[in-house]
Amino acid sequence: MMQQYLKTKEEYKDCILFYRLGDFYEMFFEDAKVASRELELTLTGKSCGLEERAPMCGVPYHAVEGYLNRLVSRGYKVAICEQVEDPKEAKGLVAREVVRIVTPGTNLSTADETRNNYLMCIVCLSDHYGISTADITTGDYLVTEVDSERKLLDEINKFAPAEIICNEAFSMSGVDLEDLKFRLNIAVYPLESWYFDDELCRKTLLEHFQVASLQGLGLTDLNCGMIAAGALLKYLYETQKQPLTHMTHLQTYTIGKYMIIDSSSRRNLELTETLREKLKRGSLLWVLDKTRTAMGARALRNMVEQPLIDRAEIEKRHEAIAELNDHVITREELREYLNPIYDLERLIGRISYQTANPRDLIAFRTSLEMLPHIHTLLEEFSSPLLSELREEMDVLEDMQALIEKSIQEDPPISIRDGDIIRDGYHEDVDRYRKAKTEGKSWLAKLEAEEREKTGIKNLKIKYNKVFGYYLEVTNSYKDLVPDTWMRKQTLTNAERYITPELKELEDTILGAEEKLTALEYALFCEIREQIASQVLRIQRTAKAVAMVDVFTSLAFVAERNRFVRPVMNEKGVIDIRGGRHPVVEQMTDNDMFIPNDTYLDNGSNRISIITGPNMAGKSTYMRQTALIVLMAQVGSFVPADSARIGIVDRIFTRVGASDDLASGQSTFMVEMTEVANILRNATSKSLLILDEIGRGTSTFDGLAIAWAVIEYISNPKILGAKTLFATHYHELTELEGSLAGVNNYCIAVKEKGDDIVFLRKIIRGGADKSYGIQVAKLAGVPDPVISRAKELVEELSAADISLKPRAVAAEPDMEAEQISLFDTVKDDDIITEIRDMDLGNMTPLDALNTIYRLQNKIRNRW
Ligand SMILES: Nc1ncnc2c1ncn2[C@@H]1O[C@H](COP(=O)(O)OP(=O)(O)OP(=O)(O)O)[C@@H](O)[C@H]1O
Repeated sequence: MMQQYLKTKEEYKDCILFYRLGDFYEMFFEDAKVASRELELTLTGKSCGLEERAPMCGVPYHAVEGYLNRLVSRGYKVAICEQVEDPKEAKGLVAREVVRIVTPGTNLSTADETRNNYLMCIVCLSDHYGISTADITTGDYLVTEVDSERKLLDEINKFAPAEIICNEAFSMSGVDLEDLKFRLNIAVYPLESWYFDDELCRKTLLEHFQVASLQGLGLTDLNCGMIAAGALLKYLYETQKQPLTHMTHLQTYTIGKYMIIDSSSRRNLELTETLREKLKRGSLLWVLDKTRTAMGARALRNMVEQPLIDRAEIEKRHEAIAELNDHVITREELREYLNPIYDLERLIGRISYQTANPRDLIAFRTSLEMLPHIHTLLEEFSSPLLSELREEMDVLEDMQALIEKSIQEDPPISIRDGDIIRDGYHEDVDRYRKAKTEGKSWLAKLEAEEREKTGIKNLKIKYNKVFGYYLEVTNSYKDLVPDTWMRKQTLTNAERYITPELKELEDTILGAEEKLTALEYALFCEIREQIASQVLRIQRTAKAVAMVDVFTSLAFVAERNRFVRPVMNEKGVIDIRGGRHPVVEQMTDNDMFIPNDTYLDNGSNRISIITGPNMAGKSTYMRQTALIVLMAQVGSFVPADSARIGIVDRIFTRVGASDDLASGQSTFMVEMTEVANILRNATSKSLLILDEIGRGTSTFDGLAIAWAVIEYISNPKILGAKTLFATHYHELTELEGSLAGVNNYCIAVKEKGDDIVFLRKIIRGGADKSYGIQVAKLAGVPDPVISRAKELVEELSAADISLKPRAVAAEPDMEAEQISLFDTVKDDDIITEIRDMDLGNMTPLDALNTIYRLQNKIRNRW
């Protein structure tokens, strides 16, 4: 046995081998040491012909799921080695085979069913990346190509896969693998190069989809993508050892279809989880997700992760929600019918995988029962999206009828112990079942008949292990025994006989149980296969049901939270009246959230500089604007009195200062890297949310950087993106009037003696004070510190250090401009150097660095 073990282990060196021994999966040697440590199992030993006993530990087979999940979630791969023949029938050692390799991205039983468990394959060829993503629990399978590392990282962040498989070139690229592993908890496995062989990938895809050319799969122009999709499929075949019949469709997509949100903006905006605790509660998804099914929850999460940029598509979604809210009663009826629907996508996955049990089929059937109702209710709607969903939906009556007539109402989980098939479905099942239960009365009947026929008054049918059933006749009646009876045994005072009839009855009774369970198992598998053959119809219906769930949920949330339908435009005007933060308003007691307006356009209202004391609500206001735009583009209604939303191509946020100790960067470095990323990648159609840029360094440097950044963004020839910029540097309010498109706003507060009252209302104009000391007092900082701070503020205010904005005309020309940034500085050499600076020709980061260097020079001299 140990030899068999070692041979198998040799083939699966990179896996922990779960080796089936009776009712346990055992691990040996190094695997045992790792597993005992990770799973807190007792390490024992087994003599194995070597000098030392082999370290060994094991887990019971019926509880294997939990142990598997723990190992896999920690990035291990586990190979499951099963006994593939009945130990009773085995001659010698029981044959064993690895039947599946479980990896983080191919785990079939993940804990959170409201999110997909993605496996991503990345192929890096020169400066191109092919990305293929699949969820084997649902059969989702996608492919795309991108041309930069940043876009690749955006895709990784969007899907947040559990596992990435990649070619060597990717693991050697500049992507920070440690960050993927530790921050995003993604297992990264580079694969051997043969996986990425063009021809192999092509063949794998063509064979799987049974098509003659890649054209049919939409892969003609995606060579890199084709390799990623092919390698991913090959990897799935290698690990799942399955025909993967539920992977029926490869969806190609282009990232240009969706709004780009980089990873830090995703985190900052708390789209699907909160920044600190990583909880769904407190995120945008938490507010929006009132779906009734796991499929709907997953679909909604995917939508929130990928807002659209096509106006027609966005408006189609809005129209569906509007129509659902015009028919509230029907909408609620739909939600009622959605409620009992199980996870059809994962059920059909299990059915195709042949791991579905009888109870899964019952769950499947009860779900299907809801479909005709949903289909009928959808007839009330005429909006294009809801009509399409109705058409996509197949009520699957044949599947429902098949399970209804074949599977018992309350079957066991096990498929090997019988009691699965309904009476009347199969003649033999009925016969065996009858034999099992009615065997005794049949024997009694036969006994009575024979007694009657022969006249042997004390005739008895008895049973023993050697002869089975027999007829026993005492010596006194021996003469009445018919010739046809066969004598089996002679006792002192009795004879034992058998008859063909009795033997047949015996066969029926004794074989019934065994035959019944075997037949029930075979029939169950047959029914399961019959359903699996309809995987396409079922998957399409499941997707439609998921979307009905998503839109009824969005409509319900819109109504309950008083959201309005946004009016979309492509002119770049964002005009929100009475906007609210969708999450903060839920957390604020007694409807005390104060609504605020936002107006941004591509002309004179491009940049809002927002000042106001700490705690006033600046961050909330800016995030609310970003979230309202994002929600509108997801297709949802928005928290406002009215909203006109100019579609944006990207949202960038730079919010607060967060340490990134994991990657070994300082707070300020992280901040500047993010600023650099924004300035390089934003376009005039982007929305930027910049909160306290420059806070992480000295006041003077920080102010200078913030100032230069605003100058850069405001220039329509360079960037001209719509921006909300919150700051405590009141000096920046001087930019209004001198830089085109820049306006000052502040969040109002009322002074009450030494204290302040937050009004949370945004108004035109700049704040003149920061009230930092009042807020510190509110927070309970001791009095002596507060009064000393007040003294110091007065001293510092006396030393006036001011910057002057660059004189920028309405249409500024960066190259021709004269720099007047620091004309309060009297040192001529520095002024000359500044004048000679050619900011227009520098990259943003170089410009910042140059400014930074000059700042130091000035500061040192002062
Ligand atoms: N419009 C509003 N209505 C009611 N409460 C609000 C509103 N805006 C913000 N708040 C509350 O005020 C708190 C502080 O808001 P926020 O963090 O946005 O302030 P801030 O001005 O960004 O502060 P800081 O400058 O210290 O970062 C929030 O936690 C929220 O509960």
